Amino acid sequence: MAEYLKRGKPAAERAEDDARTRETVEGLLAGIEARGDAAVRELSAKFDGYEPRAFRLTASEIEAAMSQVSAREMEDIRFAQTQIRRFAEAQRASMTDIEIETMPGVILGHKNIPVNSVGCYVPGGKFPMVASAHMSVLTAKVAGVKRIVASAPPVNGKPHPAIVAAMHEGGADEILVLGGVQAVGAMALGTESIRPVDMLVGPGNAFVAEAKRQLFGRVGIDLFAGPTETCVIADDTVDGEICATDLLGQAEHGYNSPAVLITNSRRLAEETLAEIDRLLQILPTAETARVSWADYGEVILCDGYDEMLAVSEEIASEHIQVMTDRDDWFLDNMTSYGALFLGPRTNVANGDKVIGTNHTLPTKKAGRYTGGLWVGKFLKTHSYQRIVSDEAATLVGEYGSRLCMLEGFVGHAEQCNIRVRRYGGLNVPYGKGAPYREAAE
Ligand SMILES: NC(=O)c1ccc[n+]([C@@H]2O[C@H](COP(=O)([O-])OP(=O)(O)OC[C@H]3O[C@@H](n4cnc5c(N)ncnc54)[C@H](O)[C@@H]3O)[C@@H](O)[C@H]2O)c1
Ligand SMILES: [Zn+2]
Repeated sequence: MAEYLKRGKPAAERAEDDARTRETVEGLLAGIEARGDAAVRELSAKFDGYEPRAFRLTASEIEAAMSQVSAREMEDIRFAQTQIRRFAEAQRASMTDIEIETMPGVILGHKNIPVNSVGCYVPGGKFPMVASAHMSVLTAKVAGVKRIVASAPPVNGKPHPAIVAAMHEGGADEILVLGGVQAVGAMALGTESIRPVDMLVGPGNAFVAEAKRQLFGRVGIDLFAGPTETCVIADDTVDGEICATDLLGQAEHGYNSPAVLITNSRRLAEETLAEIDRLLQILPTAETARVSWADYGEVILCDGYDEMLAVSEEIASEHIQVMTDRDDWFLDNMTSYGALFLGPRTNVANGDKVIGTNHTLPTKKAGRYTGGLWVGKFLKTHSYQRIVSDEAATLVGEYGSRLCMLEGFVGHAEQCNIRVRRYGGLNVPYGKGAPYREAAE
């Protein structure tokens, strides 16, 4: 049985937090739906102290923001975008349109069609998340989305230059300076000044993730990508300093970022706990990391690798870093997670910022049913069919007619029968829906 050397808040308290968030978001979205721009403006003033002339940046405002980005920063942004584009293009190439003849004269196919317009949310409440612009905007571009709207909150009362640069370089067609529920609400529902999109993507805090969830159905969403979670699976091959660094590295995202160590080593568990206390004294962002660690941090000591696997499958964390003597065994056997980071040389921060995989990943156990954002999320797979011979029209029509009648669908059966009459030369009386071989005899 796994032993908890440290536990986070009980599940009931986490559920209460979620219920409060749900209620807040419902109210805010209702306001945006009823009052459009006026509500958006009020929320922007209330939450971000920002009331510009317009939320959409003009070409010259984009240029002005970009001129504040240094050459070094620009080169770093381009380096990251190159890696992300490279991986996204390879993933795009793995998705092919198909067309096959399933039986003589019957042709079935599918086409991958990009969503026409998307709204990419780029978080910026606590940290200006420049990287989220690459992850959503650039990936949508690779997918072939025609209209890409990108939105990030103001940082210190104005558009954040590097975020604007990353959005623009990534291929955004419209850039909005709007945060939180007002951003995703306006993009999904549309206002007098903001044309609605077909789909929302991108990560965000609990309010943003919940707003996307509530808007799902009105528009598409990529996935439930809320406050960052991290999990480290480690054994005696590593030390407490590296585990503590990796846990706090992601706990700093906000006040509600779970960080969990799963290990079979009591020595490592105790060393990591001690290192976390030490690092929290010196990490400049300890203010939030400390709260996340106190409320959501866990250290779970397991009996062996099988139990470590079982516990991590249950948690289904957004990021899982594996540093053991059998990393490939975890890769082979794990099924529920956002993304895996294998071996001590890599880490979640690389994945967040630069390495090329997408950092928008499922949280709150959504890894049970979806992976993260990727080029495929922007593509809709649509089927089509065609019958090219009279024989096939007759044969499929006969089966079709009987199967329609099995369910009592006479009108459906007629769709088949009319073709059997025309293309098979069989006389099937209208509205009988009878198997026509007999009907024809
Ligand atoms: N799952 C993922 O893939 C992933 C990736 C990157 C980041 N993240 C997460 O994104 C989040 C970014 O959060 P953030 O807060 O820094 O920025 P954010 O941009 O997501 O949210 C900022 C907005 O939150 C709104 N807000 C703040 N307080 C509010 C309140 N009380 N009620 C209603 N709205 C309120 C404001 O409108 C503000 O504009 C972090 O939690 C981070 O962990 C997740
Ligand atoms: Zn992160």
